Amino acid sequence: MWTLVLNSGSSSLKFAVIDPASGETRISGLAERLGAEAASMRLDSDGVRQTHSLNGGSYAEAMRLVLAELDALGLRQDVRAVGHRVVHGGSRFSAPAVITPEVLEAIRECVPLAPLHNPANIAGIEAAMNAFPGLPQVAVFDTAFHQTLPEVAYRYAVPEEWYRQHGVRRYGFHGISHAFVAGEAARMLDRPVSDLNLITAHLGNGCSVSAVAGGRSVDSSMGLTPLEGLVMGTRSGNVDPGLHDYLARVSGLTLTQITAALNRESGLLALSGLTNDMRELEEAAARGHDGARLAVEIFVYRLAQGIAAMAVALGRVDGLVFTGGIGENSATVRAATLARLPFLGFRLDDAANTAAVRGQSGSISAPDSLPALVVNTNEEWMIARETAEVLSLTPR
Ligand SMILES: Nc1ncnc2c1ncn2[C@@H]1O[C@H](COP(=O)(O)OP(=O)(O)O)[C@@H](O)[C@H]1O
Ligand SMILES: CC(=O)OP(=O)(O)O
Ligand SMILES: [Mg+2]
Repeated sequence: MWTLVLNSGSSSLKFAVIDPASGETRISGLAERLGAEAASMRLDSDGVRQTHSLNGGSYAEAMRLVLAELDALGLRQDVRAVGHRVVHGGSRFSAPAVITPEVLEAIRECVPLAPLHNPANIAGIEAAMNAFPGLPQVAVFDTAFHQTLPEVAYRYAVPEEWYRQHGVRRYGFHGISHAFVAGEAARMLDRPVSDLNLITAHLGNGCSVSAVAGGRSVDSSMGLTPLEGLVMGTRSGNVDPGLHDYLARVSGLTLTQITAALNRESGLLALSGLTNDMRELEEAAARGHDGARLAVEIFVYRLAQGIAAMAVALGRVDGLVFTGGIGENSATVRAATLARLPFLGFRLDDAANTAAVRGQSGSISAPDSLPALVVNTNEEWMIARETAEVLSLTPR
């Protein structure tokens, strides 16, 4: 059974046609800068990469191109379901859900909690419903994996009414990736995931660490929104909760402007004054760029603190997993992070760390260390698996 998986970002659309059972991918692609003049789409199938201009096209345009490609490959009629990554599912979704008008409305109600993400997810769902009117559509939530957080981890120390009436609590994100890499790590360590206490670090444009005890999430560095926690590409992560009021008074910025700046103009981009891209920052730091050096240093410092905090949640740590674009590719970030964590029992194998390449999973820790692993995440395959599972469990 082939499943079309859609992962929509604020201006991008990743898609793949995957066999949920094997992970075999017939075609995958990434449309970027949607809505802008430079909008384009990259397609990968049978080892061949093509790039198409979308001429300012939006989601609907990108979907049309996806469909044309599926037709060209004779694949369209083989697709049996569409699985969507949905970032915020609030407290309502602890498992994937077949998309009905009511489920779509619930996703819409979570827009204020994930203003960068949920509107894009909804646009992707609507485009796919138009393109595949007869197919079941399934929402797979980034928050669902973290619905097992204990109250001690998910409550903020704020008035109870905010929690009861407005859902002000910690939710956690990137759950699709954290769940996938925890399972992969258990296979690599040759132990059942139910026996393992793992810390997983998903480091992409958005970054979060998670504490996974026996395959269940017990804490995450992200909270009410995907802004809490680590330093990210353009997101600040933790700041003093008094910042908003102070800055509004002294600068005249509105709350909306401050929140937008914390989401889009902060993080690595702000600290470096250069870019949100870790690869470019490492190159600039190596050339002696002070801002780039500081950005990487603060990123690593806050990441190591986040990992140590997850160790508190777990009590006993059996391993650490690096994943996402930075986690899978940056030997520098991994080495500098482990160098701050000898007290947890981590020691780096320098050669293994330098040799680790994207697309391959492996160990980067010395023999006398707690296991530290690099795991190639595959959110699309996880979404395909969960989509197939919910459909096989749901009478239609
Ligand atoms: N070779 C590399 N070295 C360091 N960082 C890298 C490398 N390749 C990719 N990255 C970083 O990975 C991040 C993007 O991660 P990715 O998981 O692809 O993003 P997204 O969250 O949008 O899916 C960027 O900061 C990018 O610079
Ligand atoms: C939830 C989140 O931060 O997602 P992303 O990393 O894709 O922005
Ligand atoms: Mg990502």
